Amino acid sequence: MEDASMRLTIDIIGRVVLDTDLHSQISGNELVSAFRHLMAWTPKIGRWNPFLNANPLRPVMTWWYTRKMDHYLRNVIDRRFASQRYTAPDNKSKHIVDLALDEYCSQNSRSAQTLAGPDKRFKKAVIDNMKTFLFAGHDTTSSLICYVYHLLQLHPQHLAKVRQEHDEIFGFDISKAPDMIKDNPQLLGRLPYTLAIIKETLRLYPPASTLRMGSEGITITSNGQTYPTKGFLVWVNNHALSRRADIFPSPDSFMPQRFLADAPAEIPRNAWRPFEKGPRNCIGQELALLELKILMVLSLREFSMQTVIEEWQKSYGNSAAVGKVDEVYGDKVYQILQSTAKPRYGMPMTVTRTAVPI
Ligand code: HEM
Repeated sequence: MEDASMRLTIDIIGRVVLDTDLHSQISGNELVSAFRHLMAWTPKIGRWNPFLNANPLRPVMTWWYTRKMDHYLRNVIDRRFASQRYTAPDNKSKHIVDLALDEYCSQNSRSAQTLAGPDKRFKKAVIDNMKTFLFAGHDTTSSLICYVYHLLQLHPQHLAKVRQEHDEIFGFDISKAPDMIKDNPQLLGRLPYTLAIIKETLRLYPPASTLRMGSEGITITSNGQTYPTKGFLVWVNNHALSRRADIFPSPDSFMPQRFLADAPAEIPRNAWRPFEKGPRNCIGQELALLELKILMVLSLREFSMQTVIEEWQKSYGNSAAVGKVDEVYGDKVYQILQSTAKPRYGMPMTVTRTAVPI
């Protein structure tokens, strides 16, 4: 499931950032391929033995794939600049590349027509930011998709409730939902149970966390001992925070109802922070929630997902290990660190069509 969901989220972020169809769900793409190679060559975080990451080819391969990505993105920027689409006042584009070019023109207080093209320094800054968006905008969301499907197949009572919510808002004819969303996107704001499921999934399986610079008056107290933070980077361990029983009662249980308006216990302000807080919090959080809501509305009533660890092991010829998979919090497909927190084994799932659009 992880591969499929990653291809989907890459295509979405390609459209949002570059206004380009990257087609990674149906075929290959130069940018996506270079990006995936680059990821594969990134040293694995958390290895106790640094020699395991020592590969003399790594710097060369990293340089090569970075160069390929930069080349692709530079061409996109040049093409956008030449097309001057972003300057049309009545057709203000919201694609991130266009917003950057817009800003460039306004800062240079000249129209795009009079500029020969963005200078090298500016292009490098845009390319670096495009890469941040492309990475941050697909990797985390794809992991969230996997865990939403995984948790719902483990908890059929919640799956039934969310399907019922979709029937109520979009009617029983599932083929109508895409047009209804296009015509009236506000309908997505009327899905409290769907949102509660997304939030509870993010609580149990937060794909990312963050670091903050410590400072003078900020201390951390643990087991009666107080520690200064000045001069340190502080890691906000989202994973541990989300499973604290004093904040989230029955912390290891999947209980979407805790995020509903009539929830029995109030969640302390700022305790739920998968997108982090403050001025540098996740800029794409609204997009991520929208993606998930749309995907759930369009898929949950038509398909059934099933997580299949043992079948997956057998099909990969690892039958000796069948049934011997270790667990974390009672889950075999727990999160592992691969740049962000990803589902173990890539979340092997079968997908069955359970309803045919009328
Ligand atoms: C489930 C989905 C997502 C999760 C859990 C997530 C989580 C996070 C977290 C924890 C941070 C660090 C924020 C901080 O340090 O305060 C972050 C940063 C960021 N995210 Fe997301 N994110 C998600 C989806 C997205 C999407 C769809 C986009 C694309 C538009 C995106 C773009 C970014 C960017 C550009 C940053 C860096 C912001 C900065 O440094 O100012 N994220 N995200």
